[in-house]
Amino acid sequence: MFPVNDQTTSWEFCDLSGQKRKFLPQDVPVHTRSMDLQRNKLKRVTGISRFPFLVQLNLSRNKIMEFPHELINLQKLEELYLNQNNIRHIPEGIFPNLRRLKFLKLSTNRLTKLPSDINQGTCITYLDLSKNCLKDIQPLVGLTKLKELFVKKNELTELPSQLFHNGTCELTVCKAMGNPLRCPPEEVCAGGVMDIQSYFQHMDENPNTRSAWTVKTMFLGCSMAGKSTLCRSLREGKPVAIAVEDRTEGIEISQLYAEGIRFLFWDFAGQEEYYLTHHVFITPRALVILTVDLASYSIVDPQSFNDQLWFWINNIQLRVPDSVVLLVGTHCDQCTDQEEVMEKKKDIEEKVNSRLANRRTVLKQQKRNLEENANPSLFTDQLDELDCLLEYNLKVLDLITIDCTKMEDIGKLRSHVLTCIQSESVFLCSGCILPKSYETVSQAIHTLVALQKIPQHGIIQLEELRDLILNHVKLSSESLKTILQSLLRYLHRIGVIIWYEDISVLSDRVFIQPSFLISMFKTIVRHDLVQQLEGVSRDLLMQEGALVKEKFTWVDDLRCRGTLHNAAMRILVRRAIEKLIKDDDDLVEEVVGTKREEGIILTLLQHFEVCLPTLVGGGLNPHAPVFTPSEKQWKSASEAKRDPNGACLFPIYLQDELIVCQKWGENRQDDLSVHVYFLPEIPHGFFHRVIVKTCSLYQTHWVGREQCLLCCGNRLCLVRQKKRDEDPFIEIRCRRPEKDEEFRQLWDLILAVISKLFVLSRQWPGLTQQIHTPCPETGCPHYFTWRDWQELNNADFYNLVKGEKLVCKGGHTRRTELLFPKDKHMSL
Ligand SMILES: Nc1nc2c(ncn2[C@@H]2O[C@H](COP(=O)(O)OP(=O)(O)OP(=O)(O)O)[C@@H](O)[C@H]2O)c(=O)[nH]1
Repeated sequence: MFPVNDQTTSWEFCDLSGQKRKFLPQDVPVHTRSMDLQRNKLKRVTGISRFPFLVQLNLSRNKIMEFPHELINLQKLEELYLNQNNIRHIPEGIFPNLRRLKFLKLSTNRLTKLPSDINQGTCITYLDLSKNCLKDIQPLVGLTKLKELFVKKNELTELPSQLFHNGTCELTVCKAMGNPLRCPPEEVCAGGVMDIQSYFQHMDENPNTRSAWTVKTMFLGCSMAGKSTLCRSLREGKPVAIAVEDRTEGIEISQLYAEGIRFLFWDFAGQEEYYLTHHVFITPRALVILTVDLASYSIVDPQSFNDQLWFWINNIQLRVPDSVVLLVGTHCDQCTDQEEVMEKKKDIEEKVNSRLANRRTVLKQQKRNLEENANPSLFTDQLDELDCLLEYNLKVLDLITIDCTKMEDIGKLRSHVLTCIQSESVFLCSGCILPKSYETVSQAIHTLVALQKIPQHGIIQLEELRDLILNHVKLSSESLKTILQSLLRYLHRIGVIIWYEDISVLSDRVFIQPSFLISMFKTIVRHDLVQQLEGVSRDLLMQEGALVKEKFTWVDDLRCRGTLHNAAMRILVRRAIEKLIKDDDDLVEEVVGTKREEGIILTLLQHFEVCLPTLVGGGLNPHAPVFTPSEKQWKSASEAKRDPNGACLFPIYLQDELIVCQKWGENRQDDLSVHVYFLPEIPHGFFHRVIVKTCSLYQTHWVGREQCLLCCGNRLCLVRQKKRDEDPFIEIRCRRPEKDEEFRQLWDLILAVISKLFVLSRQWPGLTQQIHTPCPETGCPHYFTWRDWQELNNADFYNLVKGEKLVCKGGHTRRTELLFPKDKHMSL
C-alpha cells in the first residue's frame, strides 16, 4: 500500500485497488501522481500513458502477461510495482526511458531473461527480481546506484562479480537464497554483501574453476530405526552392527568421501528429549535420510505411520521445507517375506503421497476461501504466505528397502544415495566454486588436525589457529586474516566446523570438531539425565565441593521442577569432558564454568534457548521493577542478577502443570485473551522455547510443561499451548486490569510475548498461522499482523478492549486474533 500523507489530495492519489477491473478507468484525473491498481484483473495496461505525472504506480497482483510498453511515457515514474503477475519478457528500450525510476518490484513473475539495457535505469536503488526463472543477471552490471537487490528463488548459478566491485558498489543488501548457486556458493551469500565482496576479491586473486562438493546428510527417524547402523555401514562400506547399549545420544557426525563428494553424516538420536536441540542442528539444503524399521511398521495401525514417518516428514516440512527426503526401510530381514516388505513399501509411499497432496489441497482451499471473501484486501498477507507455503516443494523420494546386515544392500544404498545427489533435478545443492586460497587454507586446517597440531577436541583460539596456518601456507598474515574469517563462516554454514561469531564470549574460539560440542550438549540434553545425576560419585561431588545430600536435592529439583543446579551441570559436563580433554585444566574450566563464571556449555544452552537461568520468585510483587512500558528493546530482566552458581530451568524436563494451575486459579469471564494460531501445527519443541524466551523477560514466573505464568507488576499473564477443534494456538490470557497504568503495562506485556512468538516462528519457514477463526463472543474476527501490532497504540488497544472492531490493512506475516468479550467494557 502506498504511504499517503494527510496532505495528499484525492487527485494526487488514486486508490483503485481490489476492484476486479479488467481495464484502466476513464475518469481518473490526468494529474494523478500516485495510482494503486493492485489486486485487479488487468491483463494489459492500455492507456496508462494518459498519466504522465505518475510518480508511483502499483500494478501488483494482476494478471499482466506482457511488460506494459507504454510505461516509457511515464518519465516521472519513481516507484513501480509489477510483482505477482505473469510477465515472461521485458522488451528492450524500456529502461533508457525510465530515468527517474528508483524502486522496481518485479518479484513473482515468469521472467527468464533480463533486457540488456536494464542497466540504463541508472537511478534504480531497489530492485526485487525474486521468484522468477532467471538464469543470469549479468545485465544488472552498470546499475551503480543499486543499494538493495533481491534475486531469491531463481535459477542462478552465478552472481556477476562486477556488481560487487569494492570501489563502485553501493549495495548494502543482496538476498540470493534459493538458487543453485556455485559462484559464490549460497553459504557465502548468506553472509551478505561483505562476504560476497570478500569472496570475489579472493576469486580475482586466486581464481579457481574446480568445484568442491560437500553434502550434509542428516539421518532422522524414530529411536532404534537403524539410523546409526545405516550411517556407520555407509561410511565403512560394509554392515556394522550396533549394540543396543551403544545408542546415539544427541548427534554424531562423521565423514565419507565417495566419487569426489564429501558427505557429512549427521546422525540424530531418535528420543524425544533430543528434539529440543534439532533447531540448532537441522539446517536447510541437506539430504535427509528418514529411516523406518519395516519389521515393526504396521499397515493397519494408523499410529504406526504417524509416529514412524509423518511426525518426521511434518517436522522437516516445518523446519526445512525445501529439503529432499530419502526414505529408507530397514530390518527387511526381520519381515516375514519379500511380499510383506513390498506391501509395506507400497503402503508407506501411498500414504506419504496422499498426505502431501492433501496438505496442498488444504492450502489451496484456504487460499480460495480467502480470495472469495467479501473483502480479500484484508487478507493479502495471508494470501502471500499461503503462496509461499505452496511454493515450497518438499521432495520425498521413493522408499528403498534394505537389510542392514547384508553387504549387498549397503552397496545398493550407497550407490542410490550417490545417484540422488548427482541428479541435480532432485537435489538442488550442487558443487560450488571456492577461491584457491580458501581451499588451501581449508586443506591446511585439515592437515593440522591430521598432524594433531590441533588438539583432538578441536577447540582452538582463533589467533592460535591463524598462527598455525601461517606456518603451513604461503600467505601474508593480513590476507590470511580476511580469508580465514570468510572461510570459517562458510565452513560453519556447511556444517564442517562450528564458529559462533555472534556470541561475544565465544567469538574468539573455533570448534574444529563439531562432534565435541555436540557431545557436550548431550551430557545435559538427554533422556536419562536423572539417572546420570543419581550416578554421580562422591569423588566427583568432592571435586566440586558439594555434599552428598546436595545431590539428593539436585535429583529432586530436576525430577519435580525441571531445574538443574549449575553445580550439578558442572559435574556432569566435567565427567564427560575429561574423557576427551586430557591435561588441560584451563580449558576444562572454560567449558565447564565455575562458581563465579558460566562456562561455554551453559552459555550455549541459554543462547539456543534450551534452558533459562532461574531466579525463582516469591509472591506477586506490585512494585516489581521488571517492566518498563514502551521500552523498545526487551532486556532480559534477570540478566544482571544471574547467578553462575544458581540453577537453570529446562522446561523439557517438567512433568506437569500443577504449579501454574495453582497460581492462576480459575479462568475468569472477563479475562483478556489473545490467541495466536499456527498452521499446520505447533512444531515440537516450539512451546518450550516460547517458555524460555518469555520467562527470561520476567523476574517472577511459574512454569509448567505447556504453560507458563508471568507476573508483571501485580498482574498475572498466562501463556499456554492449546487446541480448538484440532487447530493449535497459543493463548495469552491476562486478568483484566483496573488502573490505567497497569493497563499499559499489560499491553506491553502482551506485545512482548507476541513479539517473542513471532521471532521464534520465523525459524520454522514452513509454518504459518490459522486464518479462519471468528471470535466466539462477538462473531467478528479481528485479524492482525505483527506489524499491525507494533503500530497499534494504547488508544487503539482501549478501543479493542471496549469491543470495537479495528481493521488494520497491510502488514507482513502472521495474524493474531483478539478475543475480548464485548460486554465487558473497561472504565477508563
Ligand atoms: N536385523 C537387523 N537389525 C538391524 C537392522 N538395522 C538396524 N538393526 C539393529 O537395530 C538396532 C538399532 O539400530 P540403531 O542403528 O542403533 O538405531 P538408531 O535409529 O540409531 O537408534 P537411536 O540411537 O536410539 O536413535 C541395532 O541393534 C542394529 O544392529 C536391519 O536391517 N536388520
